[in-house]
Amino acid sequence: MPTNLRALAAQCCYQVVEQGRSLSDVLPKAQQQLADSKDQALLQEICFGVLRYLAQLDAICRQLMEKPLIKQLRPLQFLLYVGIYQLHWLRIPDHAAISETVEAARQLKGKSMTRLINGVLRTVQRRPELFQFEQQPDAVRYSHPGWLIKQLQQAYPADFADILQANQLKAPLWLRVNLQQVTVAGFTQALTEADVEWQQPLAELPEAILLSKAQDISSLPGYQAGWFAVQDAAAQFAAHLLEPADTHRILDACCAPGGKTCHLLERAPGASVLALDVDASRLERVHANLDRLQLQADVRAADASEPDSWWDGQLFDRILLDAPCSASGVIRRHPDIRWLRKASDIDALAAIQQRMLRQLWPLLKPGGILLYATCSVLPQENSTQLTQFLADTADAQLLPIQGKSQGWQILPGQQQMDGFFYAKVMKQPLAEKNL
Ligand SMILES: C[S@@+](CC[C@H](N)C(=O)[O-])C[C@H]1O[C@@H](n2cnc3c(N)ncnc32)[C@H](O)[C@@H]1O
Repeated sequence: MPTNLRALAAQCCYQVVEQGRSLSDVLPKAQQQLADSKDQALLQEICFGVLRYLAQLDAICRQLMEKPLIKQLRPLQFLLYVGIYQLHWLRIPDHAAISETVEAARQLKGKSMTRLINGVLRTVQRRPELFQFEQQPDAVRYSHPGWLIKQLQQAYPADFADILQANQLKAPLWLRVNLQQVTVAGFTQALTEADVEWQQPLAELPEAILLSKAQDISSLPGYQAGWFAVQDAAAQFAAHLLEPADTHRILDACCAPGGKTCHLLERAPGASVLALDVDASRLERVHANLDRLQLQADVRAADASEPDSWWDGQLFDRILLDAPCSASGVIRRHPDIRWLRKASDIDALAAIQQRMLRQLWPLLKPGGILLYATCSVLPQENSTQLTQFLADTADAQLLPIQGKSQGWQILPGQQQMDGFFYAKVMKQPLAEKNL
């Protein structure tokens, strides 16, 4: 791997787009090669930016080059995107952006391409009109794949452009106060004393604190003592909607990295929580979060859709099914998602989600609540799932959330939150069922 920051950025983006690897997999490895934390942050900023504006960067290159670079030189194509992104979107002096990018080409074994790269970047510098995208096809204008734009347009004819634009913005930093360790007033006072600007914008989520600026969270007051966790406000609704109590036996069927497991325990520390995830490697983070926040759960690697392999036969009062999904509601946090997902993935995910709902339903006590959650904005993963499930599950009753009777869809950017979907389903109590 190269050690030049621009070369690393080009490699990371190339690995995401051309090799289908997740940015959260490749970026930390690349960051480890940079000693300075400012460089690590800049690398992230460039990778996020290139993946956000990929279709626009590509459209510019198409105008300036006769044809894209051949397969062996593809990382250099991404280096061009890195260079153009810096020139237009970052406050790095043009001469530095260009010379660093040309130097990066040498590291990527593209010495013969340095003239071309230099030429393209200097042309971009002189032609600001290249960044006018309003008249371009939607896939370029919004920098999302066509299939996703089409699905969003069908689902949200009036709002789809707002959703696509919200996906292009940087996500804010939300914290969740751990009420087992500190009060909201105590934590926010400590933030103020540390000169950290904060807001508490959602009356229904008093422990959700929005910071005005991105921060190194490990340097915030009370990090080691477990006073808070990072969690988007949309995700913080889960532990409220599920109404956990100390007496409850709760199943968190897809728990990793443990954000909602911890929040459930913060709200009901006496509850007995079984937290499953099929990916054993992701459970390390669940344990780490529970330890830091000083909480306890029974954490196990298991396939939630196959209860025969892990269930002890005792019914649960509450089930959280935070299902694997397209993550189309959190594109602003993970700009690579739009390029990694394919239209065909949605059918496969929907089948898994439906199977999980049906397999877990018998494990719920009569009178108990199952909360179905996804960080998706696609109806196929959300309202359609519920409609199918309710159609042939006689003892399932959908409870309204925030006045919505068909599940609650939060759109990205709404009240500064991620896109999320919740449906709260109650199993009819036995007495009513027998009437
Ligand atoms: C949306 S994430 C869960 C986020 C988590 N609830 C939180 O708040 O931190 C979905 C999780 O489902 C897990 N998963 C996927 N298929 C599963 C299955 N069949 N059984 C259990 N977990 C599964 C994935 O490994 C992933 O960690």
